[in-house]
Amino acid sequence: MKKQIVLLPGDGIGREIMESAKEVLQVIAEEFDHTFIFHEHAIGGAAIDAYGEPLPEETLKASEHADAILLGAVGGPKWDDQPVHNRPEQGLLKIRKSLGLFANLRPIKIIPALTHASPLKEDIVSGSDILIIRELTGGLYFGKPSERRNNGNSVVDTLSYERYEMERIIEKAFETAMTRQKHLTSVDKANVLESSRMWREIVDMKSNEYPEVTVEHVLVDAAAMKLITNPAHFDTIVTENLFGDILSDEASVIPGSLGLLPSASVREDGVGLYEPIHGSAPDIAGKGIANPLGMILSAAFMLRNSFGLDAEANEIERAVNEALEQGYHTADLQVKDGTLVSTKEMTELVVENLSTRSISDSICLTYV
Ligand SMILES: NC(=O)C1=CN([C@@H]2O[C@H](COP(=O)(O)OP(=O)(O)OC[C@H]3O[C@@H](n4cnc5c(N)ncnc54)[C@H](O)[C@@H]3O)[C@@H](O)[C@H]2O)C=CC1
Ligand SMILES: CC(C)CC(=O)C(=O)O
Ligand SMILES: [Mg+2]
Repeated sequence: MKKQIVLLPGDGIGREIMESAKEVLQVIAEEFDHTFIFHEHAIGGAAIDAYGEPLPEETLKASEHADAILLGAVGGPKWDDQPVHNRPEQGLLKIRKSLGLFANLRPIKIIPALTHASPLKEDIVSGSDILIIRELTGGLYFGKPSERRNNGNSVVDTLSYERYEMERIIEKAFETAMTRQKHLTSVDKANVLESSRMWREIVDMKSNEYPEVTVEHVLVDAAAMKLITNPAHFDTIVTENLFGDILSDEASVIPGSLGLLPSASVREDGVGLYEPIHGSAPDIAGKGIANPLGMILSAAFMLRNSFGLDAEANEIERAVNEALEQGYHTADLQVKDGTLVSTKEMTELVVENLSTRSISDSICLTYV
Protein backbone atom coordinates (compact mmCIF):
# COMPACT_ATOMS: atom_id res chain seq x y z
CA MET A 1 0.00 0.00 0.00
CA LYS A 2 1.30 3.46 -0.90
CA LYS A 3 0.17 6.39 1.25
CA GLN A 4 0.95 10.09 1.41
CA ILE A 5 1.17 11.21 5.02
CA VAL A 6 1.49 14.85 6.05
CA LEU A 7 3.52 15.33 9.23
CA LEU A 8 2.87 18.44 11.31
CA PRO A 9 5.29 18.26 14.26
CA GLY A 10 4.39 21.73 15.57
CA ASP A 11 6.07 23.01 18.71
CA GLY A 12 7.76 21.93 21.95
CA ILE A 13 7.68 18.17 22.47
CA GLY A 14 5.62 17.88 19.27
CA ARG A 15 8.86 17.80 17.30
CA GLU A 16 10.46 15.18 19.55
CA ILE A 17 7.57 12.74 19.56
CA MET A 18 6.91 13.11 15.81
CA GLU A 19 10.39 11.64 15.22
CA SER A 20 9.29 8.61 17.25
CA ALA A 21 6.10 8.08 15.25
CA LYS A 22 8.00 8.42 11.97
CA GLU A 23 10.57 5.85 13.01
CA VAL A 24 7.88 3.37 14.02
CA LEU A 25 6.00 3.88 10.74
CA GLN A 26 9.19 3.33 8.76
CA VAL A 27 9.68 -0.04 10.42
CA ILE A 28 6.04 -0.97 9.82
CA ALA A 29 6.39 0.00 6.15
CA GLU A 30 9.38 -2.32 5.84
CA GLU A 31 7.82 -5.17 7.77
CA PHE A 32 4.53 -5.12 5.87
CA ASP A 33 5.83 -3.96 2.50
CA HIS A 34 4.12 -0.58 2.33
CA THR A 35 5.37 2.75 1.05
CA PHE A 36 4.68 5.68 3.32
CA ILE A 37 5.67 9.00 1.79
CA PHE A 38 6.09 11.69 4.44
CA HIS A 39 5.59 15.39 3.76
CA GLU A 40 6.57 17.59 6.65
CA HIS A 41 4.94 21.02 7.04
CA ALA A 42 4.83 23.80 9.58
CA ILE A 43 1.94 24.58 11.95
CA GLY A 44 1.55 26.56 15.18
CA GLY A 45 4.44 28.57 16.57
CA ALA A 46 6.92 27.04 14.13
CA ALA A 47 4.74 28.32 11.27
CA ILE A 48 4.45 31.77 12.85
CA ASP A 49 8.26 31.92 12.97
CA ALA A 50 8.70 30.75 9.38
CA TYR A 51 5.65 32.23 7.63
CA GLY A 52 4.14 34.78 10.02
CA GLU A 53 0.93 32.75 10.48
CA PRO A 54 -0.01 29.57 12.40
CA LEU A 55 -1.54 27.74 9.42
CA PRO A 56 0.20 28.65 6.15
CA GLU A 57 -1.70 28.04 2.92
CA GLU A 58 0.79 25.38 1.79
CA THR A 59 0.30 23.39 5.01
CA LEU A 60 -3.45 23.42 4.52
CA LYS A 61 -3.16 22.52 0.80
CA ALA A 62 -0.81 19.62 1.53
CA SER A 63 -3.12 18.39 4.31
CA GLU A 64 -6.13 18.55 1.98
CA HIS A 65 -4.34 16.29 -0.49
CA ALA A 66 -2.89 13.84 2.01
CA ASP A 67 -4.21 10.35 2.74
CA ALA A 68 -3.84 11.18 6.45
CA ILE A 69 -2.23 13.71 8.74
CA LEU A 70 -0.19 13.25 11.89
CA LEU A 71 0.11 16.18 14.27
CA GLY A 72 2.41 16.61 17.29
CA ALA A 73 1.28 19.63 19.33
CA VAL A 74 1.24 23.41 19.07
CA GLY A 75 1.83 26.35 21.37
CA GLY A 76 4.27 27.67 23.91
CA PRO A 77 5.20 30.77 25.90
CA LYS A 78 7.27 32.15 23.02
CA TRP A 79 4.05 33.04 21.20
CA ASP A 80 1.98 34.25 24.14
CA ASP A 81 2.23 37.87 22.96
CA GLN A 82 0.84 37.12 19.50
CA PRO A 83 -2.49 38.77 18.67
CA VAL A 84 -5.30 36.34 19.49
CA HIS A 85 -6.08 35.42 15.87
CA ASN A 86 -2.41 34.59 15.25
CA ARG A 87 -1.70 32.37 18.26
CA PRO A 88 -0.33 28.85 17.52
CA GLU A 89 -3.56 27.25 18.80
CA GLN A 90 -5.51 29.06 16.06
CA GLY A 91 -3.55 27.02 13.50
CA LEU A 92 -4.87 23.82 15.03
CA LEU A 93 -8.44 25.10 15.30
CA LYS A 94 -8.33 26.29 11.70
CA ILE A 95 -7.02 23.04 10.24
CA ARG A 96 -9.70 21.05 12.12
CA LYS A 97 -12.42 23.41 10.84
CA SER A 98 -11.09 23.72 7.27
CA LEU A 99 -10.85 19.96 6.85
CA GLY A 100 -14.25 19.38 8.46
CA LEU A 101 -12.84 17.11 11.17
CA PHE A 102 -15.87 17.30 13.43
CA ALA A 103 -15.38 14.15 15.50
CA ASN A 104 -12.50 13.69 17.90
CA LEU A 105 -12.19 10.12 19.17
CA ARG A 106 -10.22 9.76 22.39
CA PRO A 107 -9.87 6.18 23.63
CA ILE A 108 -8.85 5.71 27.26
CA LYS A 109 -8.00 2.14 28.06
CA ILE A 110 -6.20 0.82 31.06
CA ILE A 111 -2.95 -0.86 30.06
CA PRO A 112 -2.59 -3.95 32.30
CA ALA A 113 1.15 -3.32 32.81
CA LEU A 114 0.33 0.16 34.08
CA THR A 115 -2.58 -0.54 36.43
CA HIS A 116 -0.33 0.41 39.36
CA ALA A 117 0.90 3.58 37.57
CA SER A 118 -2.41 5.36 37.94
CA PRO A 119 -2.67 7.77 40.86
CA LEU A 120 -6.12 6.21 41.34
CA LYS A 121 -6.55 2.93 43.23
CA GLU A 122 -5.93 -0.20 41.18
CA ASP A 123 -9.37 -1.69 41.87
CA ILE A 124 -11.00 1.53 40.65
CA VAL A 125 -9.19 1.79 37.31
CA SER A 126 -8.88 -1.87 36.45
CA GLY A 127 -10.95 -2.86 33.41
CA SER A 128 -11.58 0.74 32.30
CA ASP A 129 -12.20 1.03 28.56
CA ILE A 130 -13.74 4.34 27.56
CA LEU A 131 -14.12 6.16 24.27
CA ILE A 132 -14.74 9.89 24.53
CA ILE A 133 -16.30 11.27 21.36
CA ARG A 134 -15.78 15.01 21.42
CA GLU A 135 -17.43 17.45 19.02
CA LEU A 136 -14.46 19.29 17.52
CA THR A 137 -15.46 22.11 15.18
CA GLY A 138 -18.19 23.99 17.02
CA GLY A 139 -19.03 25.48 20.39
CA LEU A 140 -17.06 28.00 22.41
CA TYR A 141 -13.75 27.55 20.58
CA PHE A 142 -15.29 28.82 17.36
CA GLY A 143 -18.19 31.11 18.40
CA LYS A 144 -18.31 34.72 17.27
CA PRO A 145 -18.17 37.26 18.78
CA SER A 146 -15.26 36.45 21.06
CA GLU A 147 -13.82 39.75 22.23
CA ARG A 148 -13.11 42.32 24.92
CA ARG A 149 -15.48 45.28 25.09
CA ASN A 150 -15.99 48.43 27.08
CA ASN A 151 -12.29 49.38 27.21
CA GLY A 152 -11.41 45.87 28.28
CA ASN A 153 -13.88 45.81 31.15
CA SER A 154 -16.30 43.32 29.66
CA VAL A 155 -15.75 40.22 27.64
CA VAL A 156 -17.84 37.90 25.49
CA ASP A 157 -17.27 34.36 24.20
CA THR A 158 -20.02 32.69 22.21
CA LEU A 159 -21.25 29.12 22.46
CA SER A 160 -23.19 28.36 19.30
CA TYR A 161 -24.13 25.19 17.48
CA GLU A 162 -26.19 24.45 14.40
CA ARG A 163 -28.58 21.50 14.66
CA TYR A 164 -26.71 19.57 11.95
CA GLU A 165 -23.46 19.90 13.90
CA MET A 166 -25.04 18.23 16.91
CA GLU A 167 -26.85 15.64 14.81
CA ARG A 168 -23.75 14.39 13.00
CA ILE A 169 -21.61 13.93 16.13
CA ILE A 170 -24.46 12.29 18.02
CA GLU A 171 -25.10 9.97 15.06
CA LYS A 172 -21.38 9.10 15.03
CA ALA A 173 -21.58 8.36 18.76
CA PHE A 174 -24.54 5.97 18.37
CA GLU A 175 -22.87 4.22 15.43
CA THR A 176 -19.67 3.84 17.44
CA ALA A 177 -21.48 2.70 20.60
CA MET A 178 -23.04 -0.09 18.48
CA THR A 179 -19.51 -1.42 17.84
CA ARG A 180 -18.65 -1.30 21.56
CA GLN A 181 -20.65 -2.18 24.70
CA LYS A 182 -23.78 -0.30 23.47
CA HIS A 183 -23.75 2.01 26.47
CA LEU A 184 -23.76 5.70 25.56
CA THR A 185 -23.30 8.48 28.11
CA SER A 186 -24.22 11.91 26.82
CA VAL A 187 -22.57 14.66 28.87
CA ASP A 188 -24.07 18.14 28.98
CA LYS A 189 -25.10 20.98 31.29
CA ALA A 190 -28.82 20.91 30.45
CA ASN A 191 -29.78 22.29 33.86
CA VAL A 192 -28.26 25.63 32.78
CA LEU A 193 -27.40 25.85 29.08
CA GLU A 194 -29.88 26.08 26.19
CA SER A 195 -27.29 24.48 23.89
CA SER A 196 -27.26 21.47 26.22
CA ARG A 197 -31.05 21.23 26.19
CA MET A 198 -31.02 21.10 22.38
CA TRP A 199 -28.19 18.52 22.53
CA ARG A 200 -30.24 16.36 24.92
CA GLU A 201 -33.33 16.56 22.69
CA ILE A 202 -31.30 15.35 19.72
CA VAL A 203 -29.76 12.49 21.72
CA ASP A 204 -33.24 11.39 22.82
CA MET A 205 -34.58 11.57 19.25
CA LYS A 206 -31.63 9.61 17.85
CA SER A 207 -31.93 6.98 20.55
CA ASN A 208 -35.21 5.85 18.93
CA GLU A 209 -33.16 4.72 15.92
CA TYR A 210 -30.79 2.72 18.14
CA PRO A 211 -33.00 0.73 20.55
CA GLU A 212 -30.09 -1.57 21.43
CA VAL A 213 -28.04 1.31 22.83
CA THR A 214 -28.60 2.17 26.49
CA VAL A 215 -28.47 5.93 26.82
CA GLU A 216 -27.88 8.00 29.92
CA HIS A 217 -27.59 11.75 30.37
CA VAL A 218 -25.05 12.97 32.91
CA LEU A 219 -24.38 16.60 33.80
CA VAL A 220 -20.78 17.55 33.15
CA ASP A 221 -19.87 18.36 36.75
CA ALA A 222 -21.12 15.00 37.95
CA ALA A 223 -19.48 13.30 34.96
CA ALA A 224 -16.11 14.78 35.96
CA MET A 225 -16.49 13.24 39.41
CA LYS A 226 -17.79 9.87 38.23
CA LEU A 227 -15.06 9.53 35.61
CA ILE A 228 -12.39 9.15 38.26
CA THR A 229 -14.41 7.54 41.04
CA ASN A 230 -15.99 4.87 38.82
CA PRO A 231 -14.36 4.88 35.36
CA ALA A 232 -15.44 1.31 34.68
CA HIS A 233 -19.04 2.59 34.58
CA PHE A 234 -18.40 4.26 31.22
CA ASP A 235 -18.26 2.82 27.71
CA THR A 236 -18.85 5.49 25.04
CA ILE A 237 -19.15 9.14 26.04
CA VAL A 238 -20.34 11.86 23.67
CA THR A 239 -20.08 15.53 24.47
CA GLU A 240 -19.51 18.99 23.03
CA ASN A 241 -16.13 20.55 22.33
CA LEU A 242 -15.09 22.25 25.58
CA PHE A 243 -16.48 19.55 27.90
CA GLY A 244 -14.74 16.85 25.83
CA ASP A 245 -11.44 18.70 25.93
CA ILE A 246 -11.51 18.96 29.71
CA LEU A 247 -12.91 15.51 30.50
CA SER A 248 -10.40 13.73 28.29
CA ASP A 249 -7.39 15.35 29.99
CA GLU A 250 -8.97 14.39 33.31
CA ALA A 251 -9.50 10.83 32.07
CA SER A 252 -5.78 10.49 31.33
CA VAL A 253 -5.17 9.92 35.04
CA ILE A 254 -6.96 6.57 34.63
CA PRO A 255 -4.12 4.95 32.63
CA GLY A 256 -1.60 7.14 34.43
CA SER A 257 -0.40 9.89 32.09
CA LEU A 258 -1.52 12.44 29.54
CA GLY A 259 1.43 11.30 27.44
CA LEU A 260 -0.18 7.93 26.75
CA LEU A 261 -3.36 8.98 25.01
CA PRO A 262 -3.86 9.05 21.22
CA SER A 263 -6.73 10.58 19.29
CA ALA A 264 -8.28 10.70 15.85
CA SER A 265 -9.97 13.80 14.46
CA VAL A 266 -12.14 12.58 11.62
CA ARG A 267 -14.96 13.35 9.22
CA GLU A 268 -17.49 11.06 7.52
CA ASP A 269 -15.28 9.90 4.63
CA GLY A 270 -12.55 8.48 6.88
CA VAL A 271 -10.02 11.25 6.25
CA GLY A 272 -8.37 11.97 9.54
CA LEU A 273 -5.82 13.93 11.50
CA TYR A 274 -4.21 11.89 14.26
CA GLU A 275 -2.77 13.58 17.34
CA PRO A 276 -1.95 12.82 20.94
CA ILE A 277 -4.38 14.59 23.26
CA HIS A 278 -1.71 16.54 25.12
CA GLY A 279 -0.12 19.89 24.28
CA SER A 280 3.43 20.99 23.55
CA ALA A 281 4.54 20.60 27.21
CA PRO A 282 6.91 23.58 27.34
CA ASP A 283 7.99 22.55 30.85
CA ILE A 284 9.78 19.48 29.51
CA ALA A 285 10.40 20.43 25.85
CA GLY A 286 13.97 19.95 24.66
CA LYS A 287 14.87 17.65 27.56
CA GLY A 288 14.33 14.40 25.63
CA ILE A 289 12.06 13.00 28.33
CA ALA A 290 8.59 13.31 26.76
CA ASN A 291 6.47 10.18 26.56
CA PRO A 292 6.23 9.32 22.83
CA LEU A 293 3.56 6.63 23.27
CA GLY A 294 0.48 8.85 22.76
CA MET A 295 2.00 9.94 19.44
CA ILE A 296 3.05 6.42 18.43
CA LEU A 297 -0.42 5.10 19.31
CA SER A 298 -1.91 7.93 17.22
CA ALA A 299 0.08 6.59 14.26
CA ALA A 300 -1.41 3.14 14.95
CA PHE A 301 -4.86 4.74 15.11
CA MET A 302 -4.20 6.28 11.67
CA LEU A 303 -3.19 2.94 10.15
CA ARG A 304 -6.35 1.25 11.42
CA ASN A 305 -8.86 4.03 10.92
CA SER A 306 -7.76 5.77 7.71
CA PHE A 307 -5.94 2.93 5.90
CA GLY A 308 -7.74 -0.17 7.22
CA LEU A 309 -4.38 -1.66 8.24
CA ASP A 310 -5.56 -3.56 11.33
CA ALA A 311 -2.66 -6.01 11.56
CA GLU A 312 -0.12 -3.19 11.37
CA ALA A 313 -1.94 -1.15 14.03
CA ASN A 314 -2.20 -4.21 16.27
CA GLU A 315 1.51 -4.78 15.82
CA ILE A 316 2.35 -1.27 17.06
CA GLU A 317 0.01 -1.60 20.02
CA ARG A 318 1.53 -4.96 20.88
CA ALA A 319 5.05 -3.49 20.72
CA VAL A 320 4.03 -0.59 22.99
CA ASN A 321 2.41 -2.92 25.52
CA GLU A 322 5.46 -5.15 25.48
CA ALA A 323 7.81 -2.25 26.24
CA LEU A 324 5.62 -1.31 29.21
CA GLU A 325 5.32 -4.91 30.37
CA GLN A 326 9.10 -5.13 30.24
CA GLY A 327 9.03 -2.42 32.92
CA TYR A 328 10.22 0.56 30.87
CA HIS A 329 8.61 3.95 31.40
CA THR A 330 9.22 7.63 30.76
CA ALA A 331 9.37 10.15 33.62
CA ASP A 332 5.69 11.10 33.48
CA LEU A 333 4.63 7.64 34.70
CA GLN A 334 4.80 6.78 38.37
CA VAL A 335 5.95 3.19 37.97
CA LYS A 336 7.29 1.21 40.92
CA ASP A 337 10.46 -0.79 40.28
CA GLY A 338 10.56 0.07 36.56
CA THR A 339 13.37 1.33 34.36
CA LEU A 340 13.27 5.03 33.56
CA VAL A 341 13.99 5.76 29.87
CA SER A 342 14.16 8.80 27.59
CA THR A 343 11.92 9.57 24.60
CA LYS A 344 14.49 8.08 22.22
CA GLU A 345 15.07 4.98 24.33
CA MET A 346 11.33 4.30 24.61
CA THR A 347 11.04 4.67 20.83
CA GLU A 348 13.90 2.23 20.29
CA LEU A 349 12.28 -0.26 22.66
CA VAL A 350 9.05 -0.12 20.66
CA VAL A 351 10.99 -0.45 17.41
CA GLU A 352 12.97 -3.43 18.74
CA ASN A 353 9.72 -5.08 19.75
CA LEU A 354 8.41 -4.59 16.22
CA SER A 355 11.16 -6.07 14.16
CA THR A 356 14.91 -6.34 13.83
CA ARG A 357 14.92 -6.04 10.06
CA SER A 358 16.63 -3.00 8.52
CA ILE A 359 14.72 -0.25 6.79
CA SER A 360 14.56 -0.70 3.02
CA ASP A 361 14.91 1.83 0.23
CA SER A 362 11.24 1.39 -0.58
CA ILE A 363 10.51 4.06 1.99
CA CYS A 364 10.65 7.43 0.35
CA LEU A 365 11.03 10.40 2.65
CA THR A 366 10.07 13.76 1.23
CA TYR A 367 10.69 16.83 3.29
CA VAL A 368 8.95 19.88 1.93
N1 LIG B 1 -3.29 19.62 20.66
C1 LIG B 1 -2.46 20.60 20.98
O1 LIG B 1 -1.62 20.99 20.19
C2 LIG B 1 -2.59 21.22 22.31
C3 LIG B 1 -1.83 22.31 22.58
N2 LIG B 1 -1.83 22.85 23.83
C4 LIG B 1 -0.89 23.96 24.05
O2 LIG B 1 0.28 23.41 24.68
C5 LIG B 1 0.87 24.40 25.52
C6 LIG B 1 1.11 23.86 26.90
O3 LIG B 1 -0.14 23.60 27.52
P1 LIG B 1 -0.31 22.84 28.91
O4 LIG B 1 -1.53 23.35 29.53
O5 LIG B 1 0.96 22.87 29.65
O6 LIG B 1 -0.70 21.34 28.50
P2 LIG B 1 0.24 20.14 28.06
O7 LIG B 1 -0.66 19.06 27.65
O8 LIG B 1 1.25 20.58 27.09
O9 LIG B 1 1.01 19.70 29.41
C7 LIG B 1 0.34 19.44 30.63
C8 LIG B 1 1.29 18.63 31.56
O10 LIG B 1 1.43 17.30 31.05
C9 LIG B 1 2.77 17.01 30.74
N3 LIG B 1 2.82 16.26 29.47
C10 LIG B 1 2.06 16.50 28.38
N4 LIG B 1 2.38 15.64 27.40
C11 LIG B 1 3.37 14.87 27.87
C12 LIG B 1 4.13 13.81 27.33
N5 LIG B 1 3.95 13.34 26.07
N6 LIG B 1 5.09 13.25 28.10
C13 LIG B 1 5.29 13.65 29.35
N7 LIG B 1 4.61 14.65 29.94
C14 LIG B 1 3.65 15.25 29.19
C15 LIG B 1 3.48 18.35 30.61
O11 LIG B 1 4.85 18.25 30.88
C16 LIG B 1 2.70 19.22 31.60
O12 LIG B 1 3.23 19.05 32.88
C17 LIG B 1 -0.07 25.59 25.47
O13 LIG B 1 0.44 26.51 24.55
C18 LIG B 1 -1.38 25.03 24.99
O14 LIG B 1 -2.20 25.94 24.33
C19 LIG B 1 -2.56 22.31 24.85
C20 LIG B 1 -3.34 21.22 24.60
C21 LIG B 1 -3.47 20.62 23.32
C1 LIG C 1 -6.87 24.31 20.52
C2 LIG C 1 -6.41 23.45 21.62
C3 LIG C 1 -5.09 23.74 22.11
C4 LIG C 1 -7.38 22.57 22.19
C5 LIG C 1 -6.98 21.43 23.04
O1 LIG C 1 -6.56 21.54 24.17
C6 LIG C 1 -7.19 20.08 22.51
O2 LIG C 1 -7.66 19.91 21.40
O3 LIG C 1 -6.92 19.12 23.25
MG1 LIG D 1 -6.86 19.71 25.32
